[in-house]
Amino acid sequence: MAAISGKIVQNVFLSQHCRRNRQLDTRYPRDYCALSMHNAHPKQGWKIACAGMSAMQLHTLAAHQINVGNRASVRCNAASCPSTIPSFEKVNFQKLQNGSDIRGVAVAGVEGEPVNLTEPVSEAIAAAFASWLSDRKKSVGSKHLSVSVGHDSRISAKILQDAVSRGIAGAGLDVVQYGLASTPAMFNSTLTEDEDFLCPVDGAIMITASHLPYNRNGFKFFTNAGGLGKSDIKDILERAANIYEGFSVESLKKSEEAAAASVRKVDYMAVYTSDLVKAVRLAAGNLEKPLEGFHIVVDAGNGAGGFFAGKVLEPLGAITSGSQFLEPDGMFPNHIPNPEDKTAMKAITQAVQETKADLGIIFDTDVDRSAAVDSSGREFNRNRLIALMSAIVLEQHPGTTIVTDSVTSDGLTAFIENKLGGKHHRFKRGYKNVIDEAIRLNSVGEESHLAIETSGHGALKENHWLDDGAYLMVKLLNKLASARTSGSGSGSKVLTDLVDGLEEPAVAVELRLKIDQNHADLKGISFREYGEAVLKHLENRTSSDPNLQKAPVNYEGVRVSGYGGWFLLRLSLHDPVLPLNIEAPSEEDAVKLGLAVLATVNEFPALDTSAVADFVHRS
Ligand SMILES: O=P(O)(O)OC[C@H]1O[C@H](O)[C@H](O)[C@@H](O)[C@@H]1O
Repeated sequence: MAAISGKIVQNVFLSQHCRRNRQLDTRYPRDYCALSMHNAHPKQGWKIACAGMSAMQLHTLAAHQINVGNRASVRCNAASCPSTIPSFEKVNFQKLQNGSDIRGVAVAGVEGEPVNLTEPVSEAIAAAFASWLSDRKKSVGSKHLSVSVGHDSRISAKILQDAVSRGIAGAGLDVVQYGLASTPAMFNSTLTEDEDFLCPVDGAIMITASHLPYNRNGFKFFTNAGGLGKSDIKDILERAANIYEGFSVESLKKSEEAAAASVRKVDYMAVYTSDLVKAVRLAAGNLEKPLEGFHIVVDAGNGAGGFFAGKVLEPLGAITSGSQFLEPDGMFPNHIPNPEDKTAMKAITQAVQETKADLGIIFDTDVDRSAAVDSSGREFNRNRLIALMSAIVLEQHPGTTIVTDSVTSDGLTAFIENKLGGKHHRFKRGYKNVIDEAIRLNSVGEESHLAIETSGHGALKENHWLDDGAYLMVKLLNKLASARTSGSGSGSKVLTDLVDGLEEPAVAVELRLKIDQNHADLKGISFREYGEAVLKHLENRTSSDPNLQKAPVNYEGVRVSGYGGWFLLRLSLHDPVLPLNIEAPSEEDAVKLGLAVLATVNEFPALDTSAVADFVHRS
């Protein structure tokens, strides 16, 4: 395709979005224009998302300017500016698959990360989802289908929202835009029965790249049966590639017109948040303000979760002063919105301690993950959050099976099985994997009510297996409220007491070993096959070491016990990486486990083993 200089497109982009945001966007603290100035700061080296824009987009942008009467001019100051309509750049759609999500680079400016989630690519993907959905719903009846579209706080959100809306409308489906939303709310919109809010919708798209850096973005898709799986995403990307091939100026113009005629906007987050409020009130015996007097601080990390303070906690009577980073800001200037991240957890812990709050709550960017902090500053994330949620769920459902990801600790198993009387089913990494496994267990007669990951993803049977960080926190709030009502406790100590007896290792680390995909040692095989070979070799090696015992039941990678602790080496779900988790009662024991792994992985030259080497030598 004829490349267009980023400079020209930048002119168009900036002129459009500075104007557009001034007119329409009141929800963001800074508009794109301000962001572009902000980000032009040399420290960040940020450039606007234009490098990936094709000349076709420039054409449509220019056309759009004429339509809306924008006076800003489109200057053609590059020798390569085409006079004819060019074709689109070739795109490898399958590369955008990230397990059961789609993820890509939407903003240019980061070295080595070219934009691959452009507007036309997004439009094609949305049209492909519409086609996939129409095929699925054919058997159900002839009702006109509708799709809800929401997004997190990323700087590319609005542009992609519009592209996605064009894709859906162009395919003949109705589009309902929610604006800033959470991922679980999007799924919920396929279940809500409320005509005033145009619900239930037949499908939902969340525009998010979760906790990834500001330049990324992506899509998650839902129907009332839950989130789409890997094979559905593969199917959608195949359809998208074909749709993209067939794009023409006329078809793009048509979809733009269809979107202009059919897009509707509703404040669905009002419905979702009032459902959360109702859930806490109900659990507290229909008390209007069951959290009256509790001081709870929220850290939304400038993602989409800021609503939780004003729209959930305050109506329930809680004081939320000292809450932080509630305003959406897609540059994430304070910390990464990720409850697994140490800096993020430090920030919420500090806020709890400084304000002497009863509880702290933190979310990831799109609110499908969460963690908490008690009044003493003790973190409820990773294994401790799972222990806490297990205690709450097992009180309601004695003996039930708790499904978790593969990197959970031995201490957690002992806690769930010996202290709580439940069953711990340690499965694979990946929120979709644990949820699907819990659903499968129920279908074969093994009762399970909770599927949860150390990452902070968690879903309950009572909540339609909806992967919802906010709902996990609602369960904690219910516990706080009911303990006070019953007189069994009046602060977050009631939560702290629930995890009493959970054994925690002195050392717990995750080291990530990269596979160099271009290394000659791969000899033409994929990084996955190479990773599998490493794992096989490690398994053989450890089986002949009398100090190490292979885990009797294991669903992912190589998990081995020894020296009072354990390690797990597995393939990352998405990246050319082998994550290594080690937990041990002392540094010395952790180093012994690290050395056992290092001896094997060092035999694979394409593997970057420096993280393990550093760990064993530093400790
Ligand atoms: O396999 P990894 O690279 O550690 O990534 C695993 C993680 O990937 C994504 O972030 C998923 O949303 C998580 O559910 C999963 O735990």
